[in-house]
Amino acid sequence: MIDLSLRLARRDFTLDVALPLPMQGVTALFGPSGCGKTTLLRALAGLERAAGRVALGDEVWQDDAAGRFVPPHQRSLGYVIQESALFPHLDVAANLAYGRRRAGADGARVDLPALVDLLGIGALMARRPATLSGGERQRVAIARALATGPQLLLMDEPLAALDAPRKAEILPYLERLSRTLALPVVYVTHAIDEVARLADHLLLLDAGRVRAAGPLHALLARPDLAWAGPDEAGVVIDATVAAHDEAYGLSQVRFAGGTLWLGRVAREIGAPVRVRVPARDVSLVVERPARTSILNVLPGVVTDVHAQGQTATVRLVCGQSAADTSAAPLLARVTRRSAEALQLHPGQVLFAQIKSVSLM
Ligand SMILES: Nc1ncnc2c1ncn2[C@@H]1O[C@H](COP(=O)(O)OP(=O)(O)OP(=O)(O)O)[C@@H](O)[C@H]1O
Repeated sequence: MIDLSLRLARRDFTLDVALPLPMQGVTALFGPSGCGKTTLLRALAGLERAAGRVALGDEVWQDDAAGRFVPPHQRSLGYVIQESALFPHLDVAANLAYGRRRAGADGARVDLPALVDLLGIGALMARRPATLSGGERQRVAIARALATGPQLLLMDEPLAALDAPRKAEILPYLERLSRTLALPVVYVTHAIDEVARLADHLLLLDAGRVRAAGPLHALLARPDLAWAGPDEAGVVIDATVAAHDEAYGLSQVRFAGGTLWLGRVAREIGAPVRVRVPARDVSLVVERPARTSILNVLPGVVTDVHAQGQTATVRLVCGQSAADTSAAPLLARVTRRSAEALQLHPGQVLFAQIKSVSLM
């Protein structure tokens, strides 16, 4: 457990956060601009002097009550920012070697060739940073941060400076990284697609305070958290590939709530996949539609209706039957008028028509 209790007051802003963060997986720090994400990350690293306590398991980095404050360079952490600085006069190999040397004994633990392989930078070893693309540079920066053998990896919008194609190129590496390495990652981002793809846990900040925190799936399925903007609400679902339909270029995936069709995915039957269902692409019907162009229609039971302004976000659980308790949640975004016309209420049985499902 990462034990965090930090308070920092600025003129118009106060960071006040106290909660445990998990020691495994990727925790995404999410929230509107200026809510304190970078400040929290820097305070965690000791780069910003907040009051309170920071402990990584048994290792106490800050404890004001005991007069303890470990300076940032003595904390075993990697820190990757938007445009990480590499040594321009050193090639990639020498940049990595520097990271490793800096770590001393910790660095000796690191399997550098495995790291190079994981980030796909083997072919870049003799290149100078100025000759690398933005995405390649970030991959090297991540490798260098990890070459120090850190116990915690902090990433502050590592993809924000990249255009969409570069971002798409680097995301699979980050995904592999988070699945392969056994170290906790705290990842600041504005982008819901990065959250949906990479995160295991979510910490939602609002004006310096924790608005919500918990496992990704549960938090994304909360209808009251319209935090990501109305178009960004939606759940992510862990599923496995169940079938391919080559003739129509489709794949079917199975999850706790049933099955879904989506565009052909290049994965074998049985492979685990994470898919995203945006709330705006889910509509609700009271009776099972007899003839519809929508491929995915799932029965579900309403658990929550959260109206705000002219829209309502509806949480429902889908299963093969209404009594199926292992069922998975979905969010649907409908107009408030429709919510009233259909008299949506908890316990109601209906059907979700899902217009789009995308592979993460
Ligand atoms: N060095 C600083 N001096 C004074 N105020 C600062 C400083 N850095 C940030 N702030 C203020 O502290 C608050 C939190 O800023 P912070 O950068 O942590 O937010 P953020 O959530 O990371 O924002 P963004 O998503 O825009 O990067 C903001 O009100 C910001 O204006």
